[in-house]
Amino acid sequence: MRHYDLVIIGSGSGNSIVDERFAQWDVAIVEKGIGPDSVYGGTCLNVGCIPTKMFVHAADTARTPAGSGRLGVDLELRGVRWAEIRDRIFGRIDPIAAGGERYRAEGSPNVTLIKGTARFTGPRELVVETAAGPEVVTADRVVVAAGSRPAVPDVPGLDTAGYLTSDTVMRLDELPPRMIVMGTGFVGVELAHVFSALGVEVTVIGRSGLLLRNEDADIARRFTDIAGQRWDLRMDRRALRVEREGGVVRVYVDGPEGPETLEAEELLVATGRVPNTDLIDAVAGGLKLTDDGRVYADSTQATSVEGVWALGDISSPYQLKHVANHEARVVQHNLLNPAALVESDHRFVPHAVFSAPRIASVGLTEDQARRDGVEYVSATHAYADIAYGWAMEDTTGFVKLLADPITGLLLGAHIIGPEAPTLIQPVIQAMHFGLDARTMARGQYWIHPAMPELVENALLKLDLRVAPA
Ligand SMILES: Cc1cc2nc3c(=O)[nH]c(=O)nc-3n(C[C@H](O)[C@H](O)[C@H](O)COP(=O)(O)OP(=O)(O)OC[C@H]3O[C@@H](n4cnc5c(N)ncnc54)[C@H](O)[C@@H]3O)c2cc1C
Ligand SMILES: NC(=O)c1ccc[n+]([C@@H]2O[C@H](COP(=O)([O-])OP(=O)(O)OC[C@H]3O[C@@H](n4cnc5c(N)ncnc54)[C@H](O)[C@@H]3O)[C@@H](O)[C@H]2O)c1
Repeated sequence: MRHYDLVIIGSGSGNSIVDERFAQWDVAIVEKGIGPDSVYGGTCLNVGCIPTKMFVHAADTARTPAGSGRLGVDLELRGVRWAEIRDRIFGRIDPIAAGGERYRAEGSPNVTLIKGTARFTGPRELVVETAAGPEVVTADRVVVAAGSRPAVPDVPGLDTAGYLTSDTVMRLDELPPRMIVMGTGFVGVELAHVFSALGVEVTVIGRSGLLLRNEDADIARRFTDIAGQRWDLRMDRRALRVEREGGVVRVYVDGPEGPETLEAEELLVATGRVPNTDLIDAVAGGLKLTDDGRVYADSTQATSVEGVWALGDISSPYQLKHVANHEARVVQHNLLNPAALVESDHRFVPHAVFSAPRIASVGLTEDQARRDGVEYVSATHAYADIAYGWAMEDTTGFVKLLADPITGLLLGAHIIGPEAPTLIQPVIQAMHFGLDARTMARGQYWIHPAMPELVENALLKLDLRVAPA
């Protein structure tokens, strides 16, 4: 048995906690390895944000010719070299993961890297299953940063038929002619974009009538309309059974058009992610769980057990890297400053969906504002009504802003269209720093004729009742 000052479970966002300020601490980082090759560094780097966005950029480039003709420029897509795209992406990512592992194994004198799966056997007591057998570790403090994994729905035949998840789909040997995507959330629509742009025939199965149905309803409707022109959408469908025959997988579904059989060479399951609470046996560690199975953490990221902190996907209601990073900084501060704890700021958590078109969102949707009885005014403005939108010939993008009619403070922003994840940033800034819509619109220059004029115009349209002093 070995006792440490600090044990961190998970090398994703947890890896960034230990810096030179911890030089006097005896630290262990435990990592089981993620993805098909069991690598170091967590989801975002290896099987999440970073490779997906690198694939999205290649996909956007492949789609450029499809939209160029309307500008009078005729481009032609002569082909995509999948193996080259894949190897370029992982040729950049894999060495970063390996370098991160080497640094912790060899370059951090006060850090012991334990490769294996940790599970609690008591408060701040763990057993790690390593290749050399079980190792017992105890610690004064533990950081639970063990993340989440793809959820797999209980559809008969799925396991025997074989399926891909976001952990495996990006490393395919070759592009299949056809792919069925089960799930209509972030992962489903980002990867449907990637594979369809690269030439795969994509069929998407959704349980409701809308893709991305947690977005503001107008945004989800617009996105669904546009996606329906690219992908074979089978909405309001229930998957009954899956089977594979040779190289073909069949998904039997039921829906408004009765029973149907969908066929493809590959099936991607993208139906959410479950926190790894079970893998770490959180309950044996005395950790309180939330109703939906996450490790409970208060606003300082403290769990229900003294000395145990939690962050990221295993505890957060937001499965987003910028949130995990923020929470890791809060845990880092609170480990170092137990007498001056700080709290996580979850007031305005933004997100972006890197599909085609892009979506970005922060704050309340219109439905949420109505449901919660929040008084609001809203304004929308189309890309087609700003000069740069004319340049791009955009006909489908728009922004919707929600604001408090009295104070002018922004309550929500939702954008669908080119560069949405970038365009939303000034709104996030305004919400965080309490800048009202009128001051934001009138109190600064907006570069003409740049894309942020989209936000400026919507701000000016908000029908605010009282001008702030
Ligand atoms: C395909 C995809 C795309 C994404 N794109 C984006 C995006 O564009 N933007 C965004 O903000 N977010 C995105 N996300 C979400 C983002 O990746 C996660 O929110 C974030 O990586 C979570 O970080 P984490 O530190 O909580 O967990 P992780 O990074 O998953 O780290 C947890 C680590 O703990 C290890 N572990 C688990 N259990 C044990 C155990 N018992 N013992 C030892 N080690 C263990 C795991 O192997 C893993 O390495 C994406 C996710 C996916 C799947
Ligand atoms: N750009 C980004 O920030 C980004 C990108 C990818 C993933 N992520 C994060 O990863 C998380 C996981 O992504 P995701 O797309 O897997 O989850 P999600 O929660 O976004 O979407 C899950 C989808 O699966 C459907 N679903 C759930 N159970 C089902 C079942 N039994 N049968 C059929 N459909 C079912 C849901 O209705 C939903 O459409 C996201 O919540 C997000 O936080 C973020």
